Amino acid sequence: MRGIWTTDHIRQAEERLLAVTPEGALMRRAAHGVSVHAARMLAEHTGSVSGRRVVLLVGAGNNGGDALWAGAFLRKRGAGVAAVLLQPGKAHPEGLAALRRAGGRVVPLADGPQWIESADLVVDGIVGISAKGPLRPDAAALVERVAAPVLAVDLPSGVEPDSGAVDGPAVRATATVTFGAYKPVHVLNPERCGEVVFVDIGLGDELGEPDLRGLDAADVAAAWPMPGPSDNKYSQGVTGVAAGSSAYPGAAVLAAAAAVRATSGMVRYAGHAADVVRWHWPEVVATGSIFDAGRVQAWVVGPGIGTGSAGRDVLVHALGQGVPVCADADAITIIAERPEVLDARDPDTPLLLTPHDGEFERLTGNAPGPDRVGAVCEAARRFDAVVLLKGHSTLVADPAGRVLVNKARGSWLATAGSGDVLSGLTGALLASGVEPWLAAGVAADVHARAGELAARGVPASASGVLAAIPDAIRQARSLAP
Ligand SMILES: NC(=O)C1=CN([C@@H]2O[C@H](COP(=O)(O)OP(=O)(O)OC[C@H]3O[C@@H](n4cnc5c(N)ncnc54)[C@H](OP(=O)(O)O)[C@@H]3O)[C@@H](O)[C@H]2O)[C@@H](O)CC1
Ligand SMILES: [K+]
Repeated sequence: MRGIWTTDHIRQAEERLLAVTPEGALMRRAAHGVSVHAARMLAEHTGSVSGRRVVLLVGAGNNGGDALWAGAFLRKRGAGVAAVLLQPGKAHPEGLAALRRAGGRVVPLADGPQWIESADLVVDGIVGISAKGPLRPDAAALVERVAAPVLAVDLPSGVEPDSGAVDGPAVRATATVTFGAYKPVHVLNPERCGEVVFVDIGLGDELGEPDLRGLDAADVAAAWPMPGPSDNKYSQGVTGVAAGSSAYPGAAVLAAAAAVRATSGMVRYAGHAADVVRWHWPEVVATGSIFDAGRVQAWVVGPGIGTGSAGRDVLVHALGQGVPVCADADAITIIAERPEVLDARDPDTPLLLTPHDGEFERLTGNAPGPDRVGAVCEAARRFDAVVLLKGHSTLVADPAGRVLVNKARGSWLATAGSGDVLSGLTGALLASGVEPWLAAGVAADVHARAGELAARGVPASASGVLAAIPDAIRQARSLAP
């Protein structure tokens, strides 16, 4: 798993490392990494480094210092480098001296726009992990003029480092070089960061437990259930799906089919869409009511069941079976309206809630807001459940405060029925015995991969996402070392 640390923890780790590192060494290491990637970008975009024009946007702190040192290194490779200082009195003195020694120039703020307009590459050293709020007007006016590729130092300025939130003008980077660790902004706002390039500055041993985690293909491949030589249809876990209705059978078909595609364990369907499900997916054992469905190892409850008393009875029954329950869609609305339904749950029975923003607001009384990580952790504690908050980057929190962030792979999953597919995938993983936090994370990962594979650059439907599940699982397995 990939660790992600908040800026407080990064700062503490940096302080410990600084105490045992020669003065300035850390910044030069970081800046060297920036210059290497800047040279690579110049070569890619223009065919050369020497003779190309690099403009540095330099703020008041060490982030600007990194940019100035990187500019000095780029000068040595023959690039022309001009620095625009946003707060000349506060620019990093050693960095400034290094740039000047290397033959770089400092241009007045008023001339910034014309330099930016003729740049081959812009380096954003406006602000790093001490950032608060959006770009200030001077910086915003300069950033507005940028047409060249932008390399952000540590993070795109103007984007909130710990939440990825954007509340005004902010840099949109082509690539971002991060030092020593991934920070929340890199996974919560990947569109603003562009390609994220990791530069090791030796922080590793100082970092401690990560605040958030991201899954690699290897984690997904290791967690995904695969049949072994002694397995049969029951031993791999039976997934129960209570979804859809006779008027709206689509949710039932999509959720049950996703479970079928996810594992070779058995899938039972219970509900008024039994005939339609059976017709589309003959391998599903379908029955008209959850009350006469056989044993399952996990229930998926909610998509399309309605929010009336019939839906409520279905949810209460599933919660009382002593097996993990993934509650989605209408089940979340039922819980929001009548929290007492959760009394049917044995406290040891894992519960997984998978709201989108609207359902989250219904459930908790508040929209997730800009601090999505804080919001999802609070909900997980309050409901003593694993909560998967859908969004561009999907978050999964458990009551103990562990948080997984699932990297967005475009917006292909913003389509009707896509959530039903995710709940079916999640249910199948729960049924096979994967712990709920990880089950939700790996299901979201494969769901996102399937969305990307189904779309291949053009909009995809939920049925397309469903069809791409086997290839998505293959992809994760093939990328695992
Ligand atoms: N520590 C280390 O060893 C290493 C650190 N490294 C680097 O240092 C960076 C952190 O540097 P840092 O702490 O000096 O602050 P930094 O982010 O440059 O901000 C400076 C000042 O900007 C201001 N400001 C705030 N918000 C703003 C906004 N929205 N728009 C505009 N300005 C804004 C605010 O000052 P104010 O104007 O409010 O007084 C703030 O104090 C880190 O990201 C990495 O790049 C690497 O070299 C590796 C070694
Ligand atoms: K920056």
